[in-house]
Amino acid sequence: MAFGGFKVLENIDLRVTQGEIVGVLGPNGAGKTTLMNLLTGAYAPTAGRVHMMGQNVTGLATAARCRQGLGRTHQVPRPFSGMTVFENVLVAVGHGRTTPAHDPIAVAWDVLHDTGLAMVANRQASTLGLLDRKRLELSRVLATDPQVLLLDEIGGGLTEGEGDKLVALIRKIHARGVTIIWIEHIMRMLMDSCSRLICMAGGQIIADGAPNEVIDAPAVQSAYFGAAA
Ligand SMILES: Nc1ncnc2c1ncn2[C@@H]1O[C@H](COP(=O)(O)OP(=O)(O)OP(=O)(O)O)[C@@H](O)[C@H]1O
Repeated sequence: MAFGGFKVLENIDLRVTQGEIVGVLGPNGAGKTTLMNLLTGAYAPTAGRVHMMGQNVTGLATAARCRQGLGRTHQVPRPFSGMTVFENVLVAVGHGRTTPAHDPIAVAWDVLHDTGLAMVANRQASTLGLLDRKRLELSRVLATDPQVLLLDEIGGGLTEGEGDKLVALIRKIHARGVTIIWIEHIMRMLMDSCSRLICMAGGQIIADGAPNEVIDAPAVQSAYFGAAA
């Protein structure tokens, strides 16, 4: 992937198996968000292909990938701030599902009970605290019934206790069989949740494997923690 003549990602060969929860870490500018944008279709790759559930989706726009079961949360939650929490989720139920919901209102309530937001369903989204804004971001994605979920630094800015609650929710979603690719700077969250870690640096994947092995790899220590390799 290049922007003008500037190569941002090179030789990325990443296969994620259905049901995995894969953490992606790496220093600022490593190319993590660019990778996510390629997976969602926000960017078209300069070269290479993206496959999802056996299908080549490289030419598909973001909305079409969403309807095929790909969900994504953003680093900065983007609710419709003038709408209530419930309305935000209801809008998502109506867009982006592979199969339209028979009863969108019931689906929206199910999602809100699931994510712990039912009690604040009638609050305007702009009045929510940070943890609830992140829960709402997750709720809006869950409303589209994703099979693959991409999380872009969803853990930032939370207290440790809030972070634990968010991790518990993400683990619950994963336990239902949703495949998750999770970019995160907060290592503890990834170590608590992921079966596999990938470390990126300089636009490449420099380590991929069991979390403890990846963290201990000399190349990761050097690129991410600044240790001498
Ligand atoms: N639209 C763009 N045009 C030009 N350069 C870009 C664009 N998007 C990203 N880049 C560059 O690509 C590189 C990788 O950026 P990216 O945002 O993917 O890194 P990251 O690993 O997600 O970093 P961070 O952890 O800070 O979010 C950076 O050098 C960035 O400046």
